[in-house]
Amino acid sequence: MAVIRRKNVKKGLSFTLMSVGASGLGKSTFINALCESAVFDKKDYSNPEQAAVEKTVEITPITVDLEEDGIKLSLTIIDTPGFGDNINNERCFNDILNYIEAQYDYVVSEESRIRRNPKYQDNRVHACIYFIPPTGHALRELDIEFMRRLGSRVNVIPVIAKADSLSPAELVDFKKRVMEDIEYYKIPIYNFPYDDEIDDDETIEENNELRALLPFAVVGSDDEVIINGRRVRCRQYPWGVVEIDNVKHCDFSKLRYMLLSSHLQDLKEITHDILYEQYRTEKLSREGVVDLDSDLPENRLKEEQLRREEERLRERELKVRAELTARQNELLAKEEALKNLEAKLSSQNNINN
Ligand SMILES: Nc1nc2c(ncn2[C@@H]2O[C@H](COP(=O)(O)OP(=O)(O)OP(=O)(O)O)[C@@H](O)[C@H]2O)c(=O)[nH]1
Repeated sequence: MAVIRRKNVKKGLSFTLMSVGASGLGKSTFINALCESAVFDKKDYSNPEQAAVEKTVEITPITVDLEEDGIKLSLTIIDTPGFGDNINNERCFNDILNYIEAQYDYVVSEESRIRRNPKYQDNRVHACIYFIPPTGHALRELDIEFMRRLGSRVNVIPVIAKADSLSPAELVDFKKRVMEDIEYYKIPIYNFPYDDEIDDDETIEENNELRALLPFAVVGSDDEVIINGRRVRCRQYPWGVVEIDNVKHCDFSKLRYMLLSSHLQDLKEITHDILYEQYRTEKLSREGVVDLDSDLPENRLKEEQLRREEERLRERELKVRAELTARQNELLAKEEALKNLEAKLSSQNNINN
């Protein structure tokens, strides 16, 4: 994970976040809590007809200026239409994917221009919060399909929506089952990657801690109350209050911090270095463009040969090490047997004398 670079601090940072999930799961409420302001108006669900009309129906980017730890951040939020009400969600899914790919297309075409457009703006989506309904069972087919297809284009961060609907024990079980499904169906999510050899211990520990929280359990609210003189965003129930920033109540504050501060740069780098590069390669090869440097068949062959040679050497090393250990153990056993024999002989000599 990269630390926010100094040179970017003065200029301020930009980050683009998308929220995806079924209708009514609290996506707009989550965004309002993330930005600590009413980015999206509170919808009126009291009238069923009105509720149907007021749903988010199109992909709408909104930019909000924030300040995190003294650093200016221009956060673009992309709220997507809630799905799940439709019998066929294919169109809604294609709209979301087309939006993500259109931003990549724009960068591909800008990179190939001789004269750069001074007004060029990079609108690539750096992270996508995927809202999982709090069913308490396992992932639904729809969630598996959506996350799997989105994951090859964007950093997908799965969250359990409306986590206050589950008891602590149910939440632990549900998180476990969701992660089992993610692993089983090989869903490519952002799982806080690190490199043992490059990253320091602190980064590795932090990433492991965040990985253990996946999928993040979030609670959202537009309401604030004063608790012990502090203004707190929370959900109030007859039996108590769920504070959305309280780590004992949900993972919202940890998710917010990683998104807007600690992992912001890493998410941007993965978007540019891996996801965009992959898209660009696929697009250019579809269009019949050949990369003269790295994509030549003989280069790929050499790389493959080197990889196999390395693997062969690694296997050989492991084998030699295993043989050495076995011989050492044999030697130790023989020494032990010799010692026992000597002890026996000397005690027999003592008796004879
Ligand atoms: N219990 C509970 N309710 C929530 C939570 N977050 C939001 N809600 C409520 O759920 C309802 C829907 O929230 P929205 O934020 O409008 O949901 P949405 O996903 O943006 O909905 P669409 O625009 O239809 O896609 C509102 O009444 C919210 O107050 C939560 O964490 N827990």
